[in-house]
Amino acid sequence: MLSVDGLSVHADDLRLVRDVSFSIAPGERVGLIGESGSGKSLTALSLMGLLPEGVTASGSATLAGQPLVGVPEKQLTRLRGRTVSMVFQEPMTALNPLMRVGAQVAEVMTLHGAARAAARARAVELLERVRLPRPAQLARAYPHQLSGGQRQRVMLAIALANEPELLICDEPTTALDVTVQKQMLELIAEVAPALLFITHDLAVVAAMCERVLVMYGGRVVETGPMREVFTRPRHRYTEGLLASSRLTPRGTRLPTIKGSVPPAGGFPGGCVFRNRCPHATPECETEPELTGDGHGYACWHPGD
Ligand SMILES: Nc1ncnc2c1ncn2[C@@H]1O[C@H](COP(=O)(O)OP(=O)(O)OP(=O)(O)O)[C@@H](O)[C@H]1O
Repeated sequence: MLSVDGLSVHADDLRLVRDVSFSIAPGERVGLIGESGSGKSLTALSLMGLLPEGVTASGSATLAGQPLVGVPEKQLTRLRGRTVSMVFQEPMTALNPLMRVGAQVAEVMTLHGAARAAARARAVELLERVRLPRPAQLARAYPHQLSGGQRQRVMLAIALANEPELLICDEPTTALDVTVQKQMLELIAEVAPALLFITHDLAVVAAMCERVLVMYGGRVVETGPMREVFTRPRHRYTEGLLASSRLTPRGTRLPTIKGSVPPAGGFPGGCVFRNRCPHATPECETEPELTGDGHGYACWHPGD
């Protein structure tokens, strides 16, 4: 339903993103990984029509049959926040500090034609949907009165307000501490209608996504199902990424969690990776689990 074909992004005669093609089906969660400067954000911003001044996109991208690239600003304003929405890394800069958060959630609905009273009521429902406590009271708070994690949930409520077809998240949890990060990721995985998830963190993408695109120097150098790319990387750059992360390819000894042995019957609370460990085999004895610092990845195979 999102179909990107030959997308390039230029600044003057510099090609910053080169000939990127991929698609995302309804309900699918796709990760976009790669080192800093590889073109992940520009790819996402071009789908939102939010490229910086002087930077332009060419090629084609359609979402639910509607073109996203090369369309006039007026048409994009109608699509943005409605057909496609984005959650950015730093919610404090995206929220208006002088406006109550409930009103900010309601505003994105009135901008797309909803009546004021209905939008206000729905804003409270949305704050509840992103699991904010006492949503009716919280709707009356200003951004600075909330924690970083709560502000990011408000951003997610805003992104979901007009029931978009696709949610794009660009490092949405980098600024949050580890426990809050995990809850936020679980929430995003649950509520996203279809997801393009940008991150540096391979453990996060392993936890969240079914498929992954690897960018390097403005190009997509590798793409495939999560498990395939992480266990049998074809591109040397992906191999390097895996080697420098704490994700270990199958067959090597997995890290043990200090002071923690897998209890009989698996981990309390279930598998944080929703049983999609890229290393998992039918012989796997336990479900994968985040390592103590929240960034690693560990499961136990026979003989470990
Ligand atoms: N406004 C701009 N004008 C010129 N070049 C730009 C502009 N914005 C980004 N670039 C360049 O385009 C390249 C891709 O940037 P982009 O922000 O997409 O990378 P990224 O993979 O998202 O990196 P990060 O993970 O650090 O956010 C970089 O080399 C960057 O310096």
